[in-house]
Amino acid sequence: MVSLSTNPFFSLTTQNAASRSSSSLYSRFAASTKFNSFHANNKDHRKVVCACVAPPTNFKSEDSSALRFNGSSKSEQLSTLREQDGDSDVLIECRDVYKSFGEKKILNGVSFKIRHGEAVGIIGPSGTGKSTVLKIIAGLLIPDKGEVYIRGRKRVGLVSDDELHGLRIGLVFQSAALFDSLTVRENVGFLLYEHSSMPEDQISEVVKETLAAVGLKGVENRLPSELSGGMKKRVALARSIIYDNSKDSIEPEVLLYDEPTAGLDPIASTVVEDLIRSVHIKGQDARGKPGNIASYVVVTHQHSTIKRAIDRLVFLHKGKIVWEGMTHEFTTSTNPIVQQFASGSLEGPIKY
Ligand SMILES: Nc1ncnc2c1ncn2[C@@H]1O[C@H](COP(=O)(O)OP(=O)(O)OP(=O)(O)O)[C@@H](O)[C@H]1O
Repeated sequence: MVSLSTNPFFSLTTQNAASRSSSSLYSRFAASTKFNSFHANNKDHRKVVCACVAPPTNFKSEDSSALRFNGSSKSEQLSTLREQDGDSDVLIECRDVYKSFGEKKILNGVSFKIRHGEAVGIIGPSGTGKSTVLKIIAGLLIPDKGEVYIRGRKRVGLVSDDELHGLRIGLVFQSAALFDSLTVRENVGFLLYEHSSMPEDQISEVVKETLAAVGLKGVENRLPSELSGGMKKRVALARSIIYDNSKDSIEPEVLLYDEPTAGLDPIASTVVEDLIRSVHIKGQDARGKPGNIASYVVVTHQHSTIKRAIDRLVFLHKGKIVWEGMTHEFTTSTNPIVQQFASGSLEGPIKY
């Protein structure tokens, strides 16, 4: 389970944000959160390609240090381009990744690839490290051992987008904490208010359309505290998929979703699952525009989400990938771990 809360994707130009008027959302938000200290540490105002916004609450020091890592020198972040035959479409690769928290070994040699155009699910028992994998991919956590390659370049920490081979990665966290002091409109439109030249009335319109796409109407002026848990989740999702047609530099290319449908009713789950599909480059987004997300990764326990929103699955168990297959193979697999998980049986190799 992730410790951070839902965030907007934030391909962040601190310079842009800082150069806005003092009444900007950024200023209002930063003034009241730990986010401020993060920016204070980023005096070079470099643009972050692979970034996730830490929420104003439960922002843990470990995550904070990972974000601060972004301020380190470029040479520390990227190493030599690794050539690999037949892997030209690989956007993200985890290679033999290890991660422990104190004495607790969580990841124990995780290796897998995400290719361009893929819709990948990470599944596995609770506490097995799925969210940890997402955070490592996003650069919020640094592996103890092993490597993460982004478009063939080894990454340590976050990637700056002045690197040609960078990849904009958005992360939608499991729990839907929004910026409490901002309205739904401001939360969803955060990126556009801060980074685009779109006039306010147009942003409002886009926010409205995007909210309608996740099944929410008439909530623009509400504060997050006035919404149900499921509504907050959908607002957070809207925030992660909103974009400015005239400027694609703020859009993510890969989206990572951590349990996007947990706690939603079945119909709301379907809305979210279809939305996740629709922003994929193969389809059309909920506003009828061509999808712009090259690939996405979903951590989920929900069967409906696996069936509806995912093409390929990787199964994480005891810190390793123990099975990979297409979604339709999940229920017919002869792997006893997968069989037990798919059936929910108490008998089998997975013990609680
Ligand atoms: N920052 C952290 N500090 C200490 N322990 C952590 C931290 N983050 C995760 N863990 C621990 O690592 C283990 C894996 O957590 P993680 O959230 O990645 O699991 P998960 O597979 O996503 O679980 P779930 O399916 O329940 O959401 C858990 O035991 C968790 O308590």
